[in-house]
Amino acid sequence: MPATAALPYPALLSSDQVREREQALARTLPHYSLMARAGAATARLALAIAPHARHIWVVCGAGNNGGDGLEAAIHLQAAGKTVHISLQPSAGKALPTDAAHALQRAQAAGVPISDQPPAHFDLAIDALWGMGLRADRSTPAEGPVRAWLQRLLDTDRDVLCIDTPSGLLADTGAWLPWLAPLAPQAPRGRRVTLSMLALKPGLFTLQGRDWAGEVWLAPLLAQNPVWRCDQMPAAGIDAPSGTGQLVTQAQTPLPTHNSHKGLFGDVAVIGGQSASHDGQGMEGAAMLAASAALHAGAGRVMLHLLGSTPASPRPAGIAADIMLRSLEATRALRGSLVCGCGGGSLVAGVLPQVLQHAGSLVLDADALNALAAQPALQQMLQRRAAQASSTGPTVLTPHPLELARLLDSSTEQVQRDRIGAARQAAQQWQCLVVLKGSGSIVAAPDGRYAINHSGNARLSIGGTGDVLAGCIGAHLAALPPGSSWAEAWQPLLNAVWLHGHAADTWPPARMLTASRLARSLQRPG
Ligand SMILES: NC(=O)C1=CN([C@@H]2O[C@H](COP(=O)(O)OP(=O)(O)OC[C@H]3O[C@@H](n4cnc5c(N)ncnc54)[C@H](O)[C@@H]3O)[C@@H](O)[C@H]2O)[C@@H](O)CC1
Ligand SMILES: Nc1ncnc2c1ncn2[C@@H]1O[C@H](COP(=O)(O)OP(=O)(O)O)[C@@H](O)[C@H]1O
Repeated sequence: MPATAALPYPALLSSDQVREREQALARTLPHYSLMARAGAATARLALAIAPHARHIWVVCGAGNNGGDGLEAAIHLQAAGKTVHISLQPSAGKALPTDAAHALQRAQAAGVPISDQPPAHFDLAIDALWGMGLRADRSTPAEGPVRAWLQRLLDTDRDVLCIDTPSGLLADTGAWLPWLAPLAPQAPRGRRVTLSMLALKPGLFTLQGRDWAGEVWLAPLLAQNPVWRCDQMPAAGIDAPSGTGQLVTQAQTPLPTHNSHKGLFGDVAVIGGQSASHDGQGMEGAAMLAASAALHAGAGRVMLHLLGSTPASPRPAGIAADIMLRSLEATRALRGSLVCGCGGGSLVAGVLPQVLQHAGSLVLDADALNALAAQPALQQMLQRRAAQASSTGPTVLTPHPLELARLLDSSTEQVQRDRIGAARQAAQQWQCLVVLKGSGSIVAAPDGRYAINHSGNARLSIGGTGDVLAGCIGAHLAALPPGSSWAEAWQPLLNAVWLHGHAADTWPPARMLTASRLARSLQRPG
């Protein structure tokens, strides 16, 4: 396996894939090289992120993650820091060979090792458990290890995690079950994680975003560079097939000068059940999606409010650029269709037609709930996928509860393995799936997946999902009729990333609302 190869994006490797990579690399290198590089890279990053830290607490486990910590401790002491190691007892088992070697080196260098953590530290290095953490061996830690873990979770000091925050599962971003209740909602201090060899998906979704904090990669190459995950060079590490992708930017071609509105495609939004139907007006959701489509670059935007008639008054607040249209008129459109935002109970009635005739299709909110409730609609969705060359790609945009309904599962189960759940749905329905939340997962029918790196908790308010649906509609609108899901993949990633990016670049003093978010979206390119 070559040490480097051009990669258009930062790859995400499962723990099994990382282990294969480690073994392949280790076979080509002298003994102890990888741990020596891991420890040196950790020490270098520690000095860079906390240059003024004087007292450093290094918490080491009884595996190779601990070995990396021991090696880092040696470098930090040599750099003039006061270093204090706490080492997990190995419960009668021998340490792995490299970790045992690291321990000998630390002892020879005279780095103090004790069960008692220091009374004070400026920086902690979390080297307790990394990728070797097994979810199926979930017995609560006891004694000093439990106390160290709790201190790492509660501290307001900087924490540099080697490979993963201890207790966080590298493949899912979930805590070990017994640890979950002990972890505060969010860390009190700054967290930085240095991922070894490759980026792991669990650092970027569910609990990963908060607890891994700023993620860096040490690919453990000869020059031993470290890269921040959103600033990786184009030539990164080689990636086996079936790897995930971290989306850290949009990849959009520049629009040609000789453009016209027809090039950008049309978006029709169907949803927003009117209050006259059952007293519950939900027009706002569809209006948000339409506004997002408009601002994200659709050539023209049409809106059909469910339950409305040509005689219905135009609801206040709909931008003049948006055309109110009958359901039939939306059928004539060449572009994409966004269906379900605020769709209420009426959306189920229009779905058969929509599934049959729409080109690129985005199904959100009540459209997903209707699908989950009606097997006949699910069969139509499957038929649509089989005939995609005469229609177009379908994108489902569930939040965890909507996906749980679709999979006949529970929110907890979906969240326990967000990537697995999104991939399962993509495969089952032969659709593209965007599982929303902290670290949205985008999955395709062939098993590929991506995690979006943009976005933040300011998006956790009503209506931002409607904005996302409209934004995706705009990005898919220019696809030719009959496009495959593979052709929709990159425009979809762009839409998801730009939606989050709008929140990341939001002026701090200005309240983010869904309607403002929709208006802040920009045409790609
Ligand atoms: N695998 C790699 O790619 C490389 C590994 N390195 C380091 O080695 C680490 C992997 O090393 P290991 O495979 O030895 O694993 P770890 O050191 O991550 O974990 C092994 C330790 O965790 C304990 N453990 C596992 N599951 C547990 C659970 N549920 N509750 C409590 N204790 C549990 C084990 O008993 C063992 O003591 C990586 O995270 C990285 O830091 C680096 O040295 C360089 C290359
Ligand atoms: N903590 C977070 N970090 C990143 N994105 C988030 C976070 N919370 C919510 N979002 C995003 O905000 C949007 C919310 O969508 P959704 O739950 O459907 O809301 P609504 O139905 O009210 O529009 C999604 O795009 C989701 O990914």
